[in-house]
Amino acid sequence: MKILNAGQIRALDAYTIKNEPISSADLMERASQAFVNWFINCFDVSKSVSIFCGKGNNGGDGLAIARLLHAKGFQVRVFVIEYTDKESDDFKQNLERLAGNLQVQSIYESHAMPELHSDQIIIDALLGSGLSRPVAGLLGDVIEHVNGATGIIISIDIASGLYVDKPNEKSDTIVKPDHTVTFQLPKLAFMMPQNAEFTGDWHVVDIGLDKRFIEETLSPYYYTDKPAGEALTKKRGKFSHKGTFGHALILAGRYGKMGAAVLSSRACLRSGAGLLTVHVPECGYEILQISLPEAMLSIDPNQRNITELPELSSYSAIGIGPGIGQEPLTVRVLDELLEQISTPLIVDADGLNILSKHPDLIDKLPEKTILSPHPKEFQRLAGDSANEFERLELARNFAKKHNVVIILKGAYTAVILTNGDVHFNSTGNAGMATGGSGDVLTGILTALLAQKYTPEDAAIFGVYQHGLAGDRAAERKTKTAMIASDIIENLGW
Ligand SMILES: NC(=O)C1=CN([C@@H]2O[C@H](COP(=O)(O)OP(=O)(O)OC[C@H]3O[C@@H](n4cnc5c(N)ncnc54)[C@H](O)[C@@H]3O)[C@@H](O)[C@H]2O)[C@@H](O)CC1
Ligand SMILES: [K+]
Repeated sequence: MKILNAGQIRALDAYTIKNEPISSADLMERASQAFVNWFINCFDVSKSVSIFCGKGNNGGDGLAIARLLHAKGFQVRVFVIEYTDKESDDFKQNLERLAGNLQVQSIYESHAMPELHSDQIIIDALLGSGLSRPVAGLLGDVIEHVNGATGIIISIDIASGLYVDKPNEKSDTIVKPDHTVTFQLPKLAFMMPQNAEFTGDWHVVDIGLDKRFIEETLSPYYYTDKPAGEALTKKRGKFSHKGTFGHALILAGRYGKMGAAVLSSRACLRSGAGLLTVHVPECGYEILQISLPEAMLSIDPNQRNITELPELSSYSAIGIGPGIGQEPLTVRVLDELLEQISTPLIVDADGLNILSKHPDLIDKLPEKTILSPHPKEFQRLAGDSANEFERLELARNFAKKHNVVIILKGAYTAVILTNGDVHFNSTGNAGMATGGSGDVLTGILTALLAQKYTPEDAAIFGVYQHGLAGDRAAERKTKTAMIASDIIENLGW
């Protein structure tokens, strides 16, 4: 799925109206109907509904939704906020259509707010994608009032006060919904962890905007939903043998951190690599042989740390980083690896910390190396940023400049390709914020590279499958109880 900016969404609306063709009032009706379909799927008519409307098209949606829900038998109260005399045409039209059906209450002043009970559902139709400045005055007071309510809050299209495609100030007044029901496409703002409380659970409803226009509109932002994720799966042919799926090499672990080697290696085997060799310090010999009999070992002469690079010629992809530490001899191994490597590479964890401390090594990274930092590792690697929008830009520039694929880990993990395109992931959950979860991803990615997925596809697909396995693990164990091994046990496609 593509993600468009506010201007592109406006153009998409206009294009659909002109070329379908459909009147803007009918498009609003279709959008409102799509919202109502979602709504009646979730709530029954025993619920009463309070709808707060602004005077633009988002408010128009609110009025149309009020009429449609009333017709379905819901008890509906409608409030129009009188913060301006300017009304959009479709707002006016829907206000007229409401007359006779439902009484509209106007709110003129901050001290005259309606009481909101906890069993009432509040629908936020104050401002949508047309937001152009911070909310203030009466509208701001209404938002504060709504946020103070204990009932369920649902925002139409986007929480009022939240920008579609740029950062808000910390002091901005924004609705904090439990749900956002958004039209046609997810919005960039939803991908930013800083906006979590301003999106709630968000749901995309199809309102029939022009698909070809969406396809042809250039945007660097994509959302890896189920169809996009599944489309990347490579089928295993009937006549394939273990050589077909490559020979992966993972360099991981040191004394006290051998678990990282076990986790990444097991995940690699569970992700379809034909063969796996793990290079570990001597102290890892028994641990690996016993816990992972399917893996072959390359034993470093050093007892505690990785200090020597194994011979590389037989491997089809290499993963380095989990638990390796940053000892000078280990740094030298990474340096030598970068000198010699001619296969796809993924660098994670301590591998990334080494790169941060030795920036000269960044220039040696082979093109399309995958780097998979969590926010702190990325900050060490690329520097500070004022907010998550800025961090994303920093990552896009870094990926383009160094010709690498970056996996910025977090909620909606962003996979950033060498051309600066960003693919936000749809799977995963907060239960995955647990030690070893990143090591698992390294193993998955190494396996995919060994199976000749391109680095771009490996990153997008690997992150997607990692999250999916995490979702299955959470379902079986709960988010609280799940650990990284559960992610591995739930891999499979
Ligand atoms: N255009 C279309 O065809 C469709 C639009 N739809 C709805 O229309 C919304 C966008 O509508 P609009 O473009 O009318 O914009 P909004 O309804 O978001 O905003 C209305 C007006 O408020 C003003 N405004 C902006 N920021 C403000 C602030 N902080 N305080 C006070 N006033 C402010 C702007 O001048 C804007 O025109 C979407 O989010 C969606 O809900 C849907 O009905 C689907 C179809
Ligand atoms: K809204």
